[in-house]
Order: sequence, then structure tokens, then C-alpha cells
Amino acid sequence: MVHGYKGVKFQNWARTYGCCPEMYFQPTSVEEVREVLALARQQNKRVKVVGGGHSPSDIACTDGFMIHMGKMNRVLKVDTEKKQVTVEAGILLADLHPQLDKHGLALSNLGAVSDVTAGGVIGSGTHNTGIKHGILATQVLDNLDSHLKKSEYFRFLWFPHSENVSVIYQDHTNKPPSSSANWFWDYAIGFYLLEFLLWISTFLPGLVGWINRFFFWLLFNGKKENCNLSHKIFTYECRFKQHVQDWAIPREKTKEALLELKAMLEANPKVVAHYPVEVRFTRGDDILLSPCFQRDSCYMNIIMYRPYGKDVPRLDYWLAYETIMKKVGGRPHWAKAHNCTRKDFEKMYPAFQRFCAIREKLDPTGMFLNAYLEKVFY
Ligand SMILES: Cc1cc2nc3c(=O)[nH]c(=O)nc-3n(C[C@H](O)[C@H](O)[C@H](O)COP(=O)(O)OP(=O)(O)OC[C@H]3O[C@@H](n4cnc5c(N)ncnc54)[C@H](O)[C@@H]3O)c2cc1C
Ligand SMILES: O=C1O[C@H]([C@@H](O)CO)C(O)=C1O
Repeated sequence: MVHGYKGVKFQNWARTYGCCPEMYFQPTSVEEVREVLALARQQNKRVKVVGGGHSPSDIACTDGFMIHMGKMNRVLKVDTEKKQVTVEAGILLADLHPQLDKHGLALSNLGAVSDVTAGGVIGSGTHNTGIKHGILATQVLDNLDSHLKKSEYFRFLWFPHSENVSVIYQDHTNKPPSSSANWFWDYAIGFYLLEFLLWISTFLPGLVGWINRFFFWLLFNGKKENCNLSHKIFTYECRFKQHVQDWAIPREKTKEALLELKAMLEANPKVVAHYPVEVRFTRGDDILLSPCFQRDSCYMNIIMYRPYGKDVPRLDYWLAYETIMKKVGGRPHWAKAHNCTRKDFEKMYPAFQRFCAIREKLDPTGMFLNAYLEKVFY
């Protein structure tokens, strides 16, 4: 019988959400997962799986049984002909990349970090950018269309409280690896000085606009080129602990939404917003609860850092952003904190009722629910 632990305290990566599961299990096989589920049924306990614990919300939290998939992380099969691999759901993408490299394979798209698991990125609809690419579960502005045509993995960063935008094109290349990485600029300035100045700004919020403009000028105002293996290009330094929201809106609403967010900040000078607003694009899909269900989408990711773990006021920004996102028909990222309830999701997802029927058939007693999912489904 797989061993269960009491007294484990779970915290997500950003240390913004946590829980104390009644029992914590680390199964090493499907058989052991079955044993945990049988025990949960017998004791009428709820079960929640956790992968890399990176979700910036309480989606992986539970007071019932927590199953951590870290020990089910093997590559089971590699088919180089079909360019397909079979892995256990608990494998970290960071561990998968080198195993794919060995076979000349790579994931066709990737979120910003790889310390996430295969099960986790599929479980929350993780995405990156590339209008021809779907969310990982499927594999602005003026001239937006020309940018989207010009680069397979186009995204841009808007610096709130400014007119500044940093444009990023990522495409296949045969050029040899090269890098513009520089510890001084990327870390001393782009991480440590930024964290210190953002901490100062928690006492002087008016500084945030200046910080955004100063760091754009210092770090984002010139052309940089990096060539490397895809997983080293897709992922990037996400710096220190943070709150994020990331809604998918119809692609054609990108300009309208961004200009409304900008106008809201200009009309409310007391509302400060850390940089960047990260704008990415994904192909529509047919996955019933994918935020990109049946429409090419734009993900607009807003962030508020927690310098030295200090929470900064973000409610006004968060609520104004959600109002704009709902107005343009947006759908929140499942992994990230939002205030939506079943009523909202029934409007957002044409197939929501259909999904609920399937979920209720597969989990009639609600064993796989938690506080987060109760808000979604009840
Ligand atoms: C620094 C940082 C950068 C990020 N960058 C991006 C990005 O660029 N794009 C993006 O879309 N998201 C991004 N995210 C969000 C992240 O991709 C998602 O939160 C993803 O779900 C994290 O995977 P995980 O393995 O940590 O999952 P967890 O947070 O552990 O779990 C997420 C959900 O998946 C379920 N789950 C996990 N494993 C399994 C399994 N084996 N079987 C069934 N269900 C499972 C959990 O129950 C939970 O509901 C980022 C997060 C952080 C902290
Ligand atoms: O959750 C996320 O974090 C990063 C970025 O916000 C910087 O951390 C990203 O691209 C996400 O989707």
C-alpha cells in the first residue's frame, strides 16, 4: 500500500496559495494511484492531484487527499517516426526537454517556464504564443496581422504607464546558438535592482510608472538576438514571486482591450501596474473548456510582483482588468486566480453544460472537486 503523510503543508510557486491536505501521497505507479482513490472512496475523502505546483491560484489546493505526481515522471515510449512520446503525467517539462533533444525532438510550443508537469500544463490549458499554435493541450495593436504573419511565435510586452512596447519574434533558424544573455543586465539590473525598486515603490506607488519607463529604456530599447534550442528560447526568466491574471479574448479584440486597459490606468492614477502586460496569441481549438474554444485568441497576461514576498495592492487593477476582459468576451486562464463563477462560465463556454454532464458522470460524488472547482461547477 502506498504510504500517506499527514502534516504536509503545500504552497504554490508564488507562495500566494497553500493548503494542508489531510493526507499527502506520492504514488509511483498507476496501481498505487488506484489504491489512494480506493482509500478516498472508502473514507469519503476528496482528492486533488498536484504536479509542479506552479498554478497562481488555489486550483491544486485541497483539505482532502493530495496526490503529488512527482514520482510518476518517466518517459515511457519515443516514436521518432511519428514524433510522439508517451510520458507519465508527473514529468517536469524541464526533465523532458533533454530526453527529447537526444532524439532530435522538441515540444512545438511551451509556456514561460519548464518546472511544470505534462499533466499540469494540460490540466490548466497552459499556452505560449503563435497564432498557428494551440494551447499546450493542443500542441496589438496596429499592424497586428502583419506581426502575426511575420513570425510564427509572435508576442509583445506593453509597459503600463507608458507608450512603450517590446516586440518579440521567435522563429525556426539554422543559425548556430548565440546569446545576448548578460548577468549584469539580466540579473543585477533586470532582477535584483528591479526587485529593490519595486519594494521602494510599495511605499511610493507613484514610482511604478517611472520604473516601467526606466527599465524599458534600460533593457528593452534595443534589438537583441538569441539562437538556441527551442525550449531555451520559449522559456524565460520570470523573476520573483508574483500575482498574475491571464484571460484569453477573441484575437480581433486585442487592440480594443489593450487601449481600454491603458485608458483605465490614465483615468485612475492611483492604480499602478507593474510591467509587463504580456500579449500572446493562440489558435482556436475544439477542447470544450479550453479558453481558446472555437476562436483564435489573444492572451493578455497582467502581473503584480511581490518584491521580497511583500504583497502589493492590486485589487483595483485586477477588478478593472476583469471588467474589460468580460466586456470583450474573455475567458480566464484556468490556472490563474479569477473571480468567475458558474454563471459566468455558462455565458463564456458554449459547451459548458455538456462538460458538466460529462464531469458529473465521471465523478458523481464530487471526489475530485476542491474549493476552486466548486466555484466553477456549482
Ligand atoms: C513563473 C510561471 C510562469 C508561467 N508561465 C506560463 C505561461 O507562459 N503560459 C501559461 O499558460 N501558463 C503559465 N504558467 C502557469 C502554469 O503553466 C500552470 O499553472 C500549469 O498548470 C502549472 O503546471 P504544474 O505541473 O505546476 O501544475 P499544478 O499547479 O501542480 O496543477 C495545475 C492543475 O493541473 C492538475 N494536475 C496536475 N497534474 C495532474 C495530473 N497528473 N493529472 C491530472 N491533473 C493534474 C492539478 O490538479 C491542478 O488542477 C506559469 C506559472 C508560473 C508560476
Ligand atoms: O503565469 C505566468 O508567469 C509568466 C510571466 O507573467 C512572468 O512571470 C507567464 O508568461 C505566465 O503565463
